[in-house]
Amino acid sequence: MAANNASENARPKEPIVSPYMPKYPDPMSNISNFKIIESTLREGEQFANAFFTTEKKVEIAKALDAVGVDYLELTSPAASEQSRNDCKVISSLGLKAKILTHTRCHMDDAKLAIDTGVDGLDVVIGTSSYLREFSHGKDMDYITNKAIEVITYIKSKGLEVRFSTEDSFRSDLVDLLSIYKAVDKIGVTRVGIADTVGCANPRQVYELVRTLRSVVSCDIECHFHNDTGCAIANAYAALEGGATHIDTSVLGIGERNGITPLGGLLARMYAADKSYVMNKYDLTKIRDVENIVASAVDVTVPFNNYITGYCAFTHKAGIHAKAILNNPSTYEILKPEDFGMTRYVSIGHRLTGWNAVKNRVEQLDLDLTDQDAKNVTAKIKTLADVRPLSLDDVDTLLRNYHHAKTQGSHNKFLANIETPDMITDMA
Ligand SMILES: CC(=O)SCCNC(=O)CCNC(=O)[C@H](O)C(C)(C)COP(=O)(O)OP(=O)(O)OC[C@H]1O[C@@H](n2cnc3c(N)ncnc32)[C@H](O)[C@@H]1OP(=O)(O)O
Ligand SMILES: O=C(O)CCC(=O)C(=O)O
Ligand SMILES: [Zn+2]
Repeated sequence: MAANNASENARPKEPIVSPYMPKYPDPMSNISNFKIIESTLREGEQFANAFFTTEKKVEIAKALDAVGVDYLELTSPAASEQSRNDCKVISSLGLKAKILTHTRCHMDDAKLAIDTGVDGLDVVIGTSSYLREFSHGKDMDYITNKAIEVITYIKSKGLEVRFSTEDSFRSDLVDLLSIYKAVDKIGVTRVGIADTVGCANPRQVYELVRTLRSVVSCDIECHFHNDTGCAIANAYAALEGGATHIDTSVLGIGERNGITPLGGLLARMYAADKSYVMNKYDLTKIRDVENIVASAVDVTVPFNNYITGYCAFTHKAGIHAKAILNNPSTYEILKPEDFGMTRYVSIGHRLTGWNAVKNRVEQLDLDLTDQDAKNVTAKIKTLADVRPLSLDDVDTLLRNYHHAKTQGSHNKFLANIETPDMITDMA
């Protein structure tokens, strides 16, 4: 469909402060000061289709580093010999991002992980009654003592350590706060909240994070599954509540339907604090890493993906097209050029309007009046009731109309075109 770039001159100057920032700054909120723990190489490896060779992991790690994510989280070295070796290989790449691996709350796993050369360990154990009964079978006293033992050991080796409760939102609040308080007291680097089954909503997330914020002094990481469609909104609510780190994966891949997608989170945070996001992350590199991961796991980037979906910057309806051409901010919250993307205004369909067609006339440098643009628009609508027209169809129609006008036969020319195929034949 029609490629179209609105004139930069038509765009009013950006306000210095984003109008989408909260009116009254909240000192507890971290929407302007957050870090990303990118877990494509851990949670993402739990996606049904994922099988990453060492070379592919290195390629993905480098592409994520180019985006500027703060941490890369890798599969536990306890999982397999290759997983252990991959931790060593990626830790020695010299990336800007810190390298973490994800382990059970277990001394053997911790020892194995420390020996790989990673910068830190993300330790996790289930605290909900479901997981205490049906996964590991341990009670809260055992979990607390084990957490203290494992964290103390990791710290003694000089590594970062995060302690997370799996299935936090189905865990008892008193249990949660007690264990977080205990690990904070012994100097854990971060505590983590995990919505393992994707059951939480933004309000619940905000409340839990806010409560936790008043109980611990360490950083707070959050991990959200997307089973019920809240993974990005929950991440945002967590940051508003005072979380400091958000887990993501490329295209959101992970167990079941996955977690907060990297691109979607960056889109959300751009809308909240553009200068923080643009100064910290290279948004033009999102597409590269998505393409690498999509091909590695044998999926296509969804048509409606945040930022990079094929229609993410395509404008179609006539009312939208007119306004977009005057000022892109009318119908765009994300500027495509900030993400290395291009805007499109689609014109060969029955929802088009004469302003969009006139814009194409100008791009083709044809000497036609507004009335001419209206005449051709009416014809496009009639023909597009049969089938959508390609941009080539529209251009052919406009060029031949222009030529006919120089002969004084433009009205007859339009009247003679009865089907879309007649344009194709004419071309
Ligand atoms: C919600 C999440 O995504 S958490 C991260 C999930 N990641 C993974 O599972 C990594 C890939 N996993 C693996 O390779 C394997 O499951 C391993 C190597 C971790 C363990 O393999 P196995 O020893 O064969 O055990 P299996 O997977 O059948 O069961 C898990 C074991 O870990 C124990 N366990 C489960 N969660 C935890 C935990 N967070 N901390 C400590 N132990 C745990 C279970 O009790 C069970 O122990 P058991 O052998 O005494 O029954
Ligand atoms: O370690 C964590 O915080 C999260 C683990 C996980 O993947 C989950 O609970 O869904
Ligand atoms: Zn998860």
